[in-house]
Amino acid sequence: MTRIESVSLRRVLDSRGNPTVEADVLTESGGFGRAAAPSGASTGEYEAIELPPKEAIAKAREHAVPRLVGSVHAGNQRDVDAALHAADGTEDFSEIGANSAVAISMAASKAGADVLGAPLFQHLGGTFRDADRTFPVPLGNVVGGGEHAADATHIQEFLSAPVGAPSVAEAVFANAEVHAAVADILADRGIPAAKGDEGAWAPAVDDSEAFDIVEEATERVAEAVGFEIKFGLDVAASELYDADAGVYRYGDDERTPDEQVDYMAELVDEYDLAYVEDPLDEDDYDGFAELTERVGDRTLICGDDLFVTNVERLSRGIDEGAANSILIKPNQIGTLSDAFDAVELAQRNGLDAVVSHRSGETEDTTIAHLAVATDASFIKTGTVGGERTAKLNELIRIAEEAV
Ligand SMILES: O=C(O)[C@@H](CO)OP(=O)(O)O
Ligand SMILES: [Mg+2]
Repeated sequence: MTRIESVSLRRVLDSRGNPTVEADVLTESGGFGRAAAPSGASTGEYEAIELPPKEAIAKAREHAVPRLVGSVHAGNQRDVDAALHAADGTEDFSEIGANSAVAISMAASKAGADVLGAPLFQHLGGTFRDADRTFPVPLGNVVGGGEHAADATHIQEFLSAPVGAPSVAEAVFANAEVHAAVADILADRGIPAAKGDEGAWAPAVDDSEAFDIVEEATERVAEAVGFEIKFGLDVAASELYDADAGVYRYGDDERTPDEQVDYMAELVDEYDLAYVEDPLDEDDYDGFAELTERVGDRTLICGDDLFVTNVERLSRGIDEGAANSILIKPNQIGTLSDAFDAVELAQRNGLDAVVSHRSGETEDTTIAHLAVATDASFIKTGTVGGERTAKLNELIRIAEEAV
């Protein structure tokens, strides 16, 4: 019933104004799914390969579409994703492009859900998934720089984490209030700020001042809403690391890898950080392990560029104790099945899963469903801006089972 009848691919715009791949999957029984690939700016070296959209579409039409149409059932995600792998034939989707692969994979999942008449989170997570009982806490990017904004902070993202929120809706609104409080504090201090790629404020301040501002903003909003709001970071340290010199560069300041571990551990204690993503370079499993050993009992040390949603890199990380959580980005690995495998391996080994957007996004809401389906602890998907609120508002609907 869910056999795929057609797959259409086109270029659409992402939030940075770049073209990206969108896929429509139609089943023989009339089920329909549409999804679009996001795109990173601070991409990990070991991510699956994103091809220029025109090329990705041409290659997918040539190799993947004929394998899917008339033979694979959209409701069977493993078969869809196996066909994509077979069509590509490489380890990193460099033949058809991870952007084509992930768009088709996600669109097929939606077509499968549509045939069942089930919400996507339930199709992906199983019928016993109860979106009301536990929900992923949204990490809201409120101040940032790095690769997402020029002349702003060195640390890429300062993330509001409303860990005490009683509902997903209240968590989403709290993050928006923190975003607004940051604007007020910046205005009070006479600091102008544009927004970065993900909608976070991107003021030209030192990282130390950004800590001060975000701490004040989260405390202010926590007091007003009456529940705990912590904050966290995506350091995106691979972008700061100068491998030739063997140092992390924060503008004119530099830190050796040992000093970087100390600095991160100090920040965790000074600001009671809930979450630290990519505190070290993507090749530094040892540094990750040392930091996790030191502070992993009181914060999440999350591997993004370190793991790139890849079970092989994650297995090594688990063996070496390199982190206690993994960032899950379907386009880093190319299919939903691969992303699920990474979540399962992580959770079986006691690591938390954190589902994430990319800095270049579309209105696609798949990751909101993925986060609920996998029982992820957190979802990182911005705070404001249409491509971010698309996911946040979908989370609110999911919690109400109004999808
Ligand atoms: O580093 C990250 O976690 C992401 C999303 O915030 O950024 P990008 O998509 O640019 O890799
Ligand atoms: Mg990251």
